[in-house]
Amino acid sequence: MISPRITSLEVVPVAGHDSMLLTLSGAHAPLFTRNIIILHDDAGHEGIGEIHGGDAISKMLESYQDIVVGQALVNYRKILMDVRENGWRPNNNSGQGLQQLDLKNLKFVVHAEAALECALLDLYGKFVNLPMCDIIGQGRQRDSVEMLGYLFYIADSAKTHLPYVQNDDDSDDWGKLRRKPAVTPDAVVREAKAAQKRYGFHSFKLKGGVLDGETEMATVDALHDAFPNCRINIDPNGAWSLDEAIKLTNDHRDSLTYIEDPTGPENGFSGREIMSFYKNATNMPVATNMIATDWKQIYPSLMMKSVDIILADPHFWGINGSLRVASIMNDWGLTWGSHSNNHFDITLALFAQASAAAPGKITAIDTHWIWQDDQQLCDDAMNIHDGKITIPNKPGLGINLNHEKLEMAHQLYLTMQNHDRDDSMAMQYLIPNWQYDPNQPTLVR
Ligand SMILES: O=C([O-])C(=O)C[C@H](O)[C@@H](O)C(=O)[O-]
Ligand SMILES: [Mg+2]
Repeated sequence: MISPRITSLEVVPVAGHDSMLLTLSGAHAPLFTRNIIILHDDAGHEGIGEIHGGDAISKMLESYQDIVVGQALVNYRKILMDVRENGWRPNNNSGQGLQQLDLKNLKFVVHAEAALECALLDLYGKFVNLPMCDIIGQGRQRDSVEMLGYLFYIADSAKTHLPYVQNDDDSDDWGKLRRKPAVTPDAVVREAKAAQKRYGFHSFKLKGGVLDGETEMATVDALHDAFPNCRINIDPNGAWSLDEAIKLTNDHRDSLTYIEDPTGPENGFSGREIMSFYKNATNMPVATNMIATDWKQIYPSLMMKSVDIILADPHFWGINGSLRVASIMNDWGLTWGSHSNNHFDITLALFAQASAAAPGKITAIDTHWIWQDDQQLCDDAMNIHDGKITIPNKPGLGINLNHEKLEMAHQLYLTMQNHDRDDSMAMQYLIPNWQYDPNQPTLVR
C-alpha cells in the first residue's frame, strides 16, 4: 500500500462563547479563542486538531506549513520531530509556566505541535481504518472514558458591559443555569444537580481560589451532602498556604476524595516541596497540572512524592508524551488524568481517544466542554452520557468538521481585538484595578 501524502495545511483561529467563570486568574471573558489545524491528503481525507488560541500559537502552527506539506503520512513521527526542530516558537520565559497559573505564560507551556499530531493521527487512523485509540500509546485499554463535572463559581455578568451570552439554551436546568451567577454553596449544588441531570456525572471538581478557603470547603461539604456517592475534588490552583491547606483538609476530610494543587511555592520552597510536605501531613491523594507540566518537573515531583495524579493534558505533553506519562504512572502505581481549558468538540474527542488508550487506573477526565455544549464544530461530535464518553466505531479521531460552523466560529474570532486569554479584564469590572495574585483568592481583596 502506498502512503498518502499531505497536500495542504490550514490554520483557522476560532472563538466561542463562555460564562463569567471565576478562577484564581480572574474571570473568564465572554469569548475564548482556539486554533484549529486542518490537513488534507491525496487519499481525499481530512485530518483535524485543536489547540489553545492566541497569536503566538497561530504563528507556530502556520510555521509548520512548509515542513509538512508534501510529506508521506506514514512518516508522521519524523514530521513531528522536524516541526519541533524547525518550526517557529517564541523565546522562552523564566519557565515557571503553569506553576504560577500566570495565563500570559500559557503559550510557553502549550505544545502547538500537539494539534498537528492530532491531525496527523486522524489521517493515519483513516488510512489504516482504525479509531485513534487503537493506534496510539499501547493501544486501546477501554471502550468508554469517565469525564468529571467541572464546577465553577460564576460571577454576575450583568455587572459588566461585556457581551456575555445569556438565555442561549432553555432546554433544561443546565442550559438555564450555566450563565447565571453562582457564588454560594447552594447555588453551586444547584449547578451540579443540573449538570448531573444532563450528563450523569459521578465525579465533580470545584474550581477554587475564588472565595476564602473555609467558604470554598463549605461548598465542598454541600456537594458531598448532595452527592454522597460521587467523587469530589477542589482545585484552588495553589492559592492556599501550607498551614491553611492542612487545616482545611483535616477539617473537611470526609467530603473530599482527592485534592488538586492545594498549595504552591512558599518561603523559598518550590511548589513540589510544599506539596510533598502537605501530603506527609494529610495523606490526602493530590493531583496536579501545575508542578509537573514537563519531563524535567516530573522527576523531582515523583522523587519527592509530591503528587499521586498527574493531569497530563495532551496539549502540554503531546499525545504520545501524555501517554508516556500514563505508562509511567501506571507502572509505579500512580494515576493519570488530563487538565483542560475552554475547548470545542475536537479537543473533547482527543481527550476521549487519549484516555481510552491510557493504561491502568485513570481518574475522571477534566473538560470545560459542558460550558460550551451547543457550539460544536462537527456534526458527529461526541457527547457525555452517564458521565462517560463512548468511543465511536469510526476511523481516526471519530468526528468530522462542519465547515459552515467552523466559518461562523472564525467570523466570531474576527470580531475580537485581543486573541490572548486575559482574565483580569472582566474581573476589573467587579473590583476596580484588580490584579492577579497567586496567593490571594480572586474575590478576597
Ligand atoms: O485544573 C486547572 O488548574 C485548570 O483547569 C486551569 C484552567 O486555567 C481553568 O481554571 C480555566 O480554564 O479557567
Ligand atoms: Mg488544576
